[in-house]
Amino acid sequence: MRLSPYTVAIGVVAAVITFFPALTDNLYYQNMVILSLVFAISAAGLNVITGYTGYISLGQGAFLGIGAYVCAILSQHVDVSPFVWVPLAGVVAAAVAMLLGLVTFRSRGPSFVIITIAFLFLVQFVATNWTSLTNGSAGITMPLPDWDPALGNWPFHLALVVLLALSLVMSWWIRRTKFGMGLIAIREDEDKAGTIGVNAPVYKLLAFGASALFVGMAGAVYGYYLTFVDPIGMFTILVSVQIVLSLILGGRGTLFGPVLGAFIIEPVNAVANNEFGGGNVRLLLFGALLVLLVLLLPRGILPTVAGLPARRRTRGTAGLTGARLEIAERPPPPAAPAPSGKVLLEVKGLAKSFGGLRAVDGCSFTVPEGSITGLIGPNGSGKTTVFNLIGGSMEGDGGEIWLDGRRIDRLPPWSRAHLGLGRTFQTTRLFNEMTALENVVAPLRDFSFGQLRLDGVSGAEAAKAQELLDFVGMGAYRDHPAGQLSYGQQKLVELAQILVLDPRLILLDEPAGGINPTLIERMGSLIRELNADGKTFLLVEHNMPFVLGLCDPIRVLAQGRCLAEGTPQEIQRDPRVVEAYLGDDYLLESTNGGR
Ligand SMILES: Nc1ncnc2c1ncn2[C@@H]1O[C@H](COP(=O)(O)OP(=O)(O)OP(=O)(O)O)[C@@H](O)[C@H]1O
Repeated sequence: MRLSPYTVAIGVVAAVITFFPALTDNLYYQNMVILSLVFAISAAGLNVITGYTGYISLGQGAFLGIGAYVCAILSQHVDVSPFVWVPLAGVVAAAVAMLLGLVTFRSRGPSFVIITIAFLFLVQFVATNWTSLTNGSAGITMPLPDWDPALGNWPFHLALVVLLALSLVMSWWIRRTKFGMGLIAIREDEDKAGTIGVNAPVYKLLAFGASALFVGMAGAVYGYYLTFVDPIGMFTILVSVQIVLSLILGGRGTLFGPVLGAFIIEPVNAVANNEFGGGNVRLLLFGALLVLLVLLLPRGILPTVAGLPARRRTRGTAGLTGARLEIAERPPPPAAPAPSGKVLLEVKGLAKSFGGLRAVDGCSFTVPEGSITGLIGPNGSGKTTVFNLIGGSMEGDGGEIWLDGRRIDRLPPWSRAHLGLGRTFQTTRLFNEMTALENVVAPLRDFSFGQLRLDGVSGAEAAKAQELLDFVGMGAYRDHPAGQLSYGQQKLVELAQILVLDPRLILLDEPAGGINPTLIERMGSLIRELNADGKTFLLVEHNMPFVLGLCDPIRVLAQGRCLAEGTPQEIQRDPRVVEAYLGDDYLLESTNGGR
C-alpha cells in the first residue's frame, strides 16, 4: 500500500505531538504544546457549529471553563482522581451548549454572535456570584497530581492527545454523514435547507451539543493541569477569541484546519505573553491578526492551499458556463392521466403585509390533483409571496393552506416538505459548495437518529440521485460544485433536488426565467413527463407562450388577490386579465394568430 505524502506528513506531525514530552524536558515548550492541544480541541469543537453549520460563536471558551469547574467542584467533594470527572464535564458542557442552542433558536448572524458573548459573561457572572458552589472570585484550588513526579506532564499531555483524536474522529464522522450534510445545508442557506426537509432546530441543537462535548472534557483536564480555576481566568473572552482565530486561520469546515490554527496561534500568544508583557498586548495582537486574516486569508490556510492547484488548472478557461447539456432524445411523455377531480392544494383568504404594503390580500385558489396549474400576474402582484407562504419560508398574517385535506399553514417548512411539497426558487438556491450530486442527496426525510450514522452520499439514495440527475440531463456534472454551473444547469439540478423526496405537489417559481430557448423546451418536456408520472405542479411564470402551452388551469393574481381563473383560452379572453396583465397588444396578437 502506498501512502500519499499528505498522509505521511499527518502521521509524522501526529507522532511528534503525541510524544512531544519525550522530545524535550523544557517545561515551557511542554506547556505550550499542552495549551495548543487545549485550543485545538476547542477549535475542532467550534468547527462543528461554525465551520459546518455557519454559526460563529464567541462563547466557546465558556465550555472549557464549565468543564474545568465541573471537575474542580467535584474534586472538592469526592476523593478520587479528578480524571474520573472528565467524561461528566463533557456531558455537562454539551447539555449547557444545547440549552444555549435552544435559547438562540431564532437568532442568526451578528445577533447570534452577540448572544454567545452575553452567554460567556453570564456564565462568568454565575461562577463569580454562586459562591457556595464555586467559591466566587477566590476560585477553587484542586488537588495536586498524586502520580510519580517522574511522569511529569505525561498524563495531562496524553489525555489531551486522546481527546483531540476523539474530537477529530467525531468531526470527520459528522462531515461524512447525512447529519453533516444537513449542517452544511444550514450553513449555505438555512431557509432553503428547511424547504428540502432539513429540520434545522434539531440539527443545530445536536451540533451545539457535539461542539461542546470534548471541549468540556478538555476543560476538565486543563483545570486539573492548572490545579486552579477562577472566573476571570476561565471565562475571559480572550480564550474564545483565540479559539475563533485558530479556526479561521487553519480553515473553517476542514478537518485539520482547527489543529493547524491552534498550533500556530498558541505559540504566537505565548511569545506575546512572555516577550511583550501579555494583557493588552495580546488584545492588540489578536485584533490585528483577526483583521489581517479576514483581509488576506478569509478562507484560512488549508482551503487556500487546497484551492491553489485547482485555480491554476482553471485559470484562463471559461469554467463550466456554456458547457453542453446532455440532452438525450427522450420518447414523448405519455398522456397525463385524467385529473382525479380532487383538490390537492387549497389556499383560503391568504394575507401578508410588509409594513403598509398588502402583498397578499385575501388570496384564494385551488390546485387540482394531477394538474399543471399556472399562477400568473403582473410584477409585484404577490406570486412569490404566495409561494413563500405555501412553502412555509414566510409566516402569513391570516388565511389557511390545505394540502391534501390537511391544514399545513402552521407547520414548519421541513414538515411541509415531508408531507409532499417541493419548491424551486425564482433565483436558484443550490448549495454552492456542494457538488451537483451532493445537492440532490441533501434533502432529508423526517429527522431520525439513524441520520447521525448514515453516510451522506451512498447506497440507494446516491443511485436515485444519479438517476434524477440523468433524468434532467445533468448526470455528467454530478461531481461539479453547484456554484460553477450555469444558471440554466442550476435550475435543472434544483428540479432534480426536489424530486428526491418524491413530492406530490411541486411549486416552480419561474422555471423558464433567464434560460435559453433550448432549455425552456427541455424544462417544459420534463414538467410534462413528471406530470404524466402523477406529479401535480403549481407554476409561476411570465413567459406566456410557455404558460399557455403547458398549464391548465391558470390562476391570475393582481394586487395580492385572485383576479380570474380558468383554462388558457378563457384567461386569454378575459378582459380583466387583458387589462391587468396581458395588455391589448397581446389580445390583438393572439386573435390574429400571431403567437
Ligand atoms: N420581504 C419583503 N419585504 C418587503 N416587501 C416585499 C418583500 N417581499 C415582497 N415584497 C413586496 O411585496 C410585493 C409582492 O412581491 P412578490 O415578489 O410576491 O411579487 P411577484 O408577483 O412575485 O413579482 P415578480 O413577478 O416581479 O416576481 C412587491 O411589492 C414586493 O416589493
